Amino acid sequence: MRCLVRSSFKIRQLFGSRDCSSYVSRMRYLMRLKEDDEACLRALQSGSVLLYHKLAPLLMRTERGMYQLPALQATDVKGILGKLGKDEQLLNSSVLIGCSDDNVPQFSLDVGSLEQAAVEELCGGVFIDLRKAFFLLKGPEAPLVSKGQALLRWHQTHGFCSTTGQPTQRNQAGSQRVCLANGATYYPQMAPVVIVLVSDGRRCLLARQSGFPRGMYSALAGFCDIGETVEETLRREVAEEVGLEVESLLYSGSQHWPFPQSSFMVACHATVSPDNGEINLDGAELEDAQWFGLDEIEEALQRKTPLRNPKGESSVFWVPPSYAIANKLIQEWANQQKKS
Ligand SMILES: NC(=O)C1=CN([C@@H]2O[C@H](COP(=O)(O)OP(=O)(O)OC[C@H]3O[C@@H](n4cnc5c(N)ncnc54)[C@H](OP(=O)(O)O)[C@@H]3O)[C@@H](O)[C@H]2O)C=CC1
Ligand SMILES: [Mg+2]
Repeated sequence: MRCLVRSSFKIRQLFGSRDCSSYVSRMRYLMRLKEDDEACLRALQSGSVLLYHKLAPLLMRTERGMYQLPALQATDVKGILGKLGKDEQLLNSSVLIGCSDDNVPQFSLDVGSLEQAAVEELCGGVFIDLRKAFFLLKGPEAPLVSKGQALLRWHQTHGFCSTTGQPTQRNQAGSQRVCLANGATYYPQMAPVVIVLVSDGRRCLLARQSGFPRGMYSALAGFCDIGETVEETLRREVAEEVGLEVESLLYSGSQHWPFPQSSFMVACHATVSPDNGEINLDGAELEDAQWFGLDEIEEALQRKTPLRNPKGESSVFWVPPSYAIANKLIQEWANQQKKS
C-alpha cells in the first residue's frame, strides 16, 4: 500500500499568517498554567468561562436569531453564584481549555449542581445539548465548546484510580489527575479513530449505520486497535466493513469529535481498484454501503436541510453537515473529481 504525502505541505498554510511570536507566547503561557496551580487560579480570576449544565453548554440567542457563546467573565460567574446563595468556591472547579487570540485564558465549568432555569434566567441564555449546540455554533466556537465539554466529562468519569480504587485529585488547570495513594498520574484521553472516504477513481463509497438519521450516509470510520498505525486501521476497517482492499491513501486532516465520548478523528482518502469494487457488507456494523457518483454527491452537499416526511424523517440521501470532518472529505473528493 502506498502512503502519499502532499509535497507542497507547509505548516504555515495550516495556521494562516498569524503572528508566530504571539502564538508561541500564548502556548508557553498555557503550559505554565498547567504546571503552576497558583498561577492558574490567578488567571481564572481574569479569565472567560464557558458554562455547562450536566455537560450541556450555555448558548445565547443573538438579535439576528443566531446562537453564540456568552462572554462570561469569572466575576460574572461569582455574581451568579452569589445571587443563588451558592459558594463562590464552585468557580475554582473550572478547567482550563485555552487562551483567546487576545490573550484571555478560557475555562469551562459545569454548574449541574445549580438549578438550570435559575442560571439560564440570570445569564440570559439557554443550556442546549451538545449535539444540537454543535449545529448552532459557527467558526471556532464549535470546537471550543466541544473541547470544554470533553474535559469536564473526563473529570466527571475519572474520579478514581484504576489500580488503588482511591479518589484521584486534579491539578488546578484540570490537565491531569493524580492518585495520592500510589502517585499514578492520569491524563485526559481521546480514542483514535480513522475516517476514510474510499474512491474507485470515478465514484466514492458511503455507508450508513442503523442508528444514523434516516437518509444520511457517511464515510467509513473505525476505532484504532491497540498498537495499530493509521494505515493499518484504515486498511482493516475498509476490509472488515465493506470487504474491499485499499491500494493507496492520502491524509486529509483531523478533528476532535465529542460524540459519544472523545475521539480523535484522523481523516484520509483511499483508493481501491475499479476492477475490485464489489461491496461485501458487514451487516453487523453497517446497514448499507453504496457507491455514489459526482452528480449525486454534489446534490447531497448542496442540500442544507434534508427534506422530511410527516414523521420528521428525511426521505432523501444526505451527507453529514459541514462541522463533521466526513463532510470535508466528501467536499474534497467532489472538488478533485471536478478538476480531473
Ligand atoms: N466526525 C465525523 O465526521 C464522523 C465521526 N464518526 C465517529 O467515529 C467513531 C467511530 O466510528 P464507528 O464506525 O462507530 O467505529 P467502529 O467501526 O470501530 O465500530 C464501533 C464499535 O467498535 C467497538 N469499539 C472498539 N473500540 C472502541 C472505543 N475505543 N470506543 C467505542 N467503541 C469501540 C464498539 O463495539 P461494542 O459496542 O460492541 O463494544 C463499537 O460499537 C464514532 O464515535 C462516530 O461518532 C463517524 C462518522 C463521521
Ligand atoms: Mg465503523
